[in-house]
Amino acid sequence: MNDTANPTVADVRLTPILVADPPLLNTQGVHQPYTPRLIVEVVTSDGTTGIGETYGDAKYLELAGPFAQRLKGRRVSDLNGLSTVAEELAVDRARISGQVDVGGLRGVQSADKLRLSVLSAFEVACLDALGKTLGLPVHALLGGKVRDTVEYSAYLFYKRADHPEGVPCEKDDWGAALDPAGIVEQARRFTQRYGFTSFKLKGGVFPPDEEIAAVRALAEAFPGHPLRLDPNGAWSVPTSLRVARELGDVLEYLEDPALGTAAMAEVAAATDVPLATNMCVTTFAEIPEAFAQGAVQVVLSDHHYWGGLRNTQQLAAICRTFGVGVSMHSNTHLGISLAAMTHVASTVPGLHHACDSHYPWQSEDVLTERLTFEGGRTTVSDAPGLGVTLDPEKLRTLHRRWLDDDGTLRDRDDAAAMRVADPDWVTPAVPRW
Ligand SMILES: O=C([O-])C(=O)C[C@H](O)[C@@H](O)C(=O)[O-]
Ligand SMILES: [Mg+2]
Repeated sequence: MNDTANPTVADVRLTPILVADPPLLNTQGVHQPYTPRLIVEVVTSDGTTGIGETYGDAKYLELAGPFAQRLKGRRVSDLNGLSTVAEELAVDRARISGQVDVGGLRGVQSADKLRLSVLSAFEVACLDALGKTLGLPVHALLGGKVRDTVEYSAYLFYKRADHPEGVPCEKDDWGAALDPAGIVEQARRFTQRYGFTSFKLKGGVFPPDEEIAAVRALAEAFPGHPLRLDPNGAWSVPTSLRVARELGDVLEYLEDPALGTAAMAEVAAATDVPLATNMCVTTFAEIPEAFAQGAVQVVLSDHHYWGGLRNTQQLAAICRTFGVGVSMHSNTHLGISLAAMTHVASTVPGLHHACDSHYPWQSEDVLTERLTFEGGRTTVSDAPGLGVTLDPEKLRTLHRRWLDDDGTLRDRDDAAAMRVADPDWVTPAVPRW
């Protein structure tokens, strides 16, 4: 095949950035005013640039540099070869021994998960470049879309009005949400602005009775709409079962009520409420035990830590085989990742649940045009590649913020962010309730 149809990687640009994030609460603490992301640009021998995005904390940047070096000269189409590149990367043991990711929000940290999270940005960038070269959208490279739009849910958070006084930040216009009325108001804004019809509440912040009351209030305000509650493993098995009993009539699923496969299996055995996870099944190796024990009924894939869009399709096929549902998890992310999620989601048959996305919380982006939600849905682009365009000026501005940071914000740490306003805060032991 000639070089024009099958170009090689001529150059790779890695740009760490800091992106504004509102004071969203979770069981670990609160979001920092700025969160790190990494933008990857793969430039091909035919002069095309493909873009990808992933986590930007130091442990990812450490691997992204050597990954980029090894990519040069390889065929952009050699997506299977990316795993070989990743396997060659040495992971500092200190990054993984006894570690959990973001205080546990994304499950156990492993060398493989770190490598895959880095790989995913390169895979997306290569797919974007290849699609542009061939004049095909990414979904076509993945075998073709089975739907024209992808549904997302409103991702509701308990939230403070502002970051602590005196801390540099970008103001947001969402206001505070610290009780059931505040959560319902936030949900109304989500529907007005984006048309979402299903709602997920990030729990594990307040004692379970307060969160049960918030979900009840949502059920009253939005009768019949799918509702989910996700305390990130903060509850004991008995507490999880009590919440399941009290909210069973209105929940679409309960997400990671208790920590780990064994506890989830105990909960699942004693309730009819389906359990979803992005914490106890986060790698292929965790699937056999969790599925054998019936611990989860829905796996929330995240193409970043599952290792890209094609691995997400493989995960979906495994879930389908075992009669387990699949949908998508999200962290703070920008439009490149939303575009990537939308392309892969469009190719997955039987996507029964609306996907999560933090995107509405991000007032900043590195794209020339923001992606939009209409009726809670994003349209799958048929333009070549991902169908989005990087804005170099916006990228430079967010990179400048990263350069100017003294290192405090370059690693996401929700507990440290909480201590700014509450110096006595320590990451709560689990189960918290
Ligand atoms: O369990 C989840 O859905 C997440 O961990 C998503 C995010 O990490 C969320 O909890 C956050 O950013 O606070
Ligand atoms: Mg979750």
